[in-house]
Amino acid sequence: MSDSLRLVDGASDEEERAAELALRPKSLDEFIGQERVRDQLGLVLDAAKGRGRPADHILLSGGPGLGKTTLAMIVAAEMEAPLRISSGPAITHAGDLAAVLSSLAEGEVLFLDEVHRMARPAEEMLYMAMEDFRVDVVVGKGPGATAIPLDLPHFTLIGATTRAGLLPAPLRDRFGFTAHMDLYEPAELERVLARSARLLGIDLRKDGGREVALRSRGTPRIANRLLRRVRDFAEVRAKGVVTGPVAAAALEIYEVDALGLDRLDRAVLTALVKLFGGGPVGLSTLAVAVGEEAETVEVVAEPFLVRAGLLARTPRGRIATPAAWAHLGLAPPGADRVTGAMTLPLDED
Ligand SMILES: Nc1ncnc2c1ncn2[C@@H]1O[C@H](COP(=O)(O)OP(=O)(O)OP(=O)(O)O)[C@@H](O)[C@H]1O
Repeated sequence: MSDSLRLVDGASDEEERAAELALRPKSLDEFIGQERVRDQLGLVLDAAKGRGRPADHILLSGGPGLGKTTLAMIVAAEMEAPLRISSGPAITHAGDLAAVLSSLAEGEVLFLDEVHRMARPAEEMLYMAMEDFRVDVVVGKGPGATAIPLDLPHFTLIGATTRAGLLPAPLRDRFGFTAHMDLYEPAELERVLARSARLLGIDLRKDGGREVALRSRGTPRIANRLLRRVRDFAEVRAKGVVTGPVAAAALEIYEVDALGLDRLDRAVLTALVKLFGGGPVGLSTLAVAVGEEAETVEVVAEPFLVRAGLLARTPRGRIATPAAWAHLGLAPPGADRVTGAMTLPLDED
């Protein structure tokens, strides 16, 4: 994948994780935006603290880079509990999960990223663990296999998923609190950026922050990443001062356009418009046309394209909106149809 593609992808790599550590808000008060989630979560935590019990299990759904890991860390910090981080794909056997669960301390917070991608037997073990704080560890195979019950400490599971709908209902139902994290508004991202600039010692002016925020696809991780690239540019070409024009010039170099669309987004829109006449077209066909996995198109590109009003999901497939045609500098077919509708009766006359 090219650098420009990675630049606006919500996912992160090891190096970025290290850079992000310094920027992570440490408390709910420091966490910017997502007001509803913050209020609800604050209540859940206060109630648990009042009862002197671990908090209920929490499900966080939302795209990559919206702050799910950050919230899990905040929950652990607010509950003054240790935090264990693992992920669904890392748990390939029920035994992996049993090992994690049995080594938890009382009250510990277990964060399972991509909880929808856990192996099936582990998922079933998790049902019982969440509900009864107990698991049956099966020893041996075949008719001689025995289930040994194992009591677990009371823990708080925080599951993260890109879409709550991907979770089987029995698992979803066992979370006491589900929070959906939306894409951030530009004004919220401006606040995220102002905070990051302060922590990193970057001279980010108001119009510079606005420019970066508008191109960050509603995602704090992308905002922080673009800020670092803009800082490089500003240091080399603008005496370190990030104004609106400086940010715009820097992001132009990285092929992030004025709406924050990157090459993948534009590839999706261009294919939709030029190859499929604006749709409707199925997700997998569209993904093949741009040479990407269907999941990448669905999770990385689509949410923002939908939010930006450029793409719509319909029961018959994806369609490009008139705004998408306009963004690509093309006339939507609707324009022709209107002319056709107006000229047809005249022809008949
Ligand atoms: N509400 C917020 N306020 C300030 N900064 C935030 C906020 N949410 C996220 N961030 C920043 O964005 C970065 C990415 O957030 P985080 O790692 O929590 O996302 P995530 O949803 O867990 O992503 P993934 O699912 O890909 O791991 C963090 O380092 C943090 O600095």
